[in-house]
Amino acid sequence: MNRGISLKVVITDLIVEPLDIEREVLGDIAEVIALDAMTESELVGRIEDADAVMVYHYFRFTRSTIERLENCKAIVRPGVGYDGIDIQAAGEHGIPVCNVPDYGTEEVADSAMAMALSLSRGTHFLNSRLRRGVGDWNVEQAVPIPRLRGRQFGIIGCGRIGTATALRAKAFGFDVAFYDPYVPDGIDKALGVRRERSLSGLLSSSHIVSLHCPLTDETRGLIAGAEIARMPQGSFLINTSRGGVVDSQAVVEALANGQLAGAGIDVLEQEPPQPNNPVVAAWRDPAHPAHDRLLLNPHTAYYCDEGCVEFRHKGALETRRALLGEPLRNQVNSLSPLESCNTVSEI
Ligand SMILES: NC(=O)c1ccc[n+]([C@@H]2O[C@H](COP(=O)([O-])OP(=O)(O)OC[C@H]3O[C@@H](n4cnc5c(N)ncnc54)[C@H](O)[C@@H]3O)[C@@H](O)[C@H]2O)c1
Ligand SMILES: O=C(O)[C@H](O)CO
Repeated sequence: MNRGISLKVVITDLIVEPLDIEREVLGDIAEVIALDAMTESELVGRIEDADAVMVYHYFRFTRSTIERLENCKAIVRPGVGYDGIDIQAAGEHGIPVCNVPDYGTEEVADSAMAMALSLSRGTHFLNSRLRRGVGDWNVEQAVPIPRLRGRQFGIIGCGRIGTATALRAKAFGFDVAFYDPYVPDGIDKALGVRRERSLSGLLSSSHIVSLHCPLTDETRGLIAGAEIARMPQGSFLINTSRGGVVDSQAVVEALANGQLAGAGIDVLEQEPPQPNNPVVAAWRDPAHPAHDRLLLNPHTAYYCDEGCVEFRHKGALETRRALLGEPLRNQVNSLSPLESCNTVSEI
């Protein structure tokens, strides 16, 4: 039924024309506009009358942006992490914030394992050196490569992605342990993994640490110099969660002095990053002692062709519900970490 197009949905960033998926779901009730904006100033005069906004990837929805929204029935984040949206400000303005919590769980877990295995098997290090013409075919002199079976794979944040990663690590023969203060008792037994009650306990016993917690006030800077120093010499750090969870400078220093043997980084504090970001600078500079030990991806852990269609479709459906005043499925404004980890999209 064509209800008459009187509403306006603004997509702030990333997704550009033809907006086929969004228009298929929303086109009968709303005009859909994509701005491809990176900064707040690019939105001036363009979002004030929006009936809903969708925030795809990079754009940060600050209090001042939210305060411009006069009509908005929802801010929809067609993705998992909603740390870029000031949910408190949205709540104070009576605007629900919704995410799509479950489109790319397997892909992020695959990406974390891909980085962990490439680094800990020496593949990345050897390939990088060989490409630069450093060293020869004698692997024994290049880098220590201890057997992985039986070593501890430590997971921080045992929600959807942490769980999917734990199951993969188990299949590779790791002893798997996790630290997550919010998941209920019994998850460890159900997964056949060990629960570590303290962060320092997990860090000090893990050969590989993989981060899967959200970026919150509590997790910002969770892994800095002191935490990395607790990890065994020559261990590995994988971050597919959010850049702000880790101190980039501390990671680069630990790679340079050998405390970390490798780091797999999918996410940075600022994206796209500035060239002077310590990780980016070390990764670019072949003379930097951390260069060969750094695997850097441009925030693509989630990506697969099918997943991209899913999150756009689910995000558009949630936006449609908001516009029609129907119950929302994935409102996150008032979720605690425990509720958040138990949220399952029913879309
Ligand atoms: N790189 C990517 O492409 C990509 C894609 C999707 C999600 N992510 C990130 O991964 C995060 C996790 O996604 P998910 O679907 O597994 O979320 P989730 O909500 O299912 O799981 C997060 C887990 O972290 C735990 N947690 C919260 N605070 C913690 C703390 N202080 N210490 C340890 N654990 C803590 C929660 O209890 C929860 O179990 C997202 O918040 C997002 O930032 C990244
Ligand atoms: O949170 C997510 O869904 C991914 O990081 C992509 O933004």
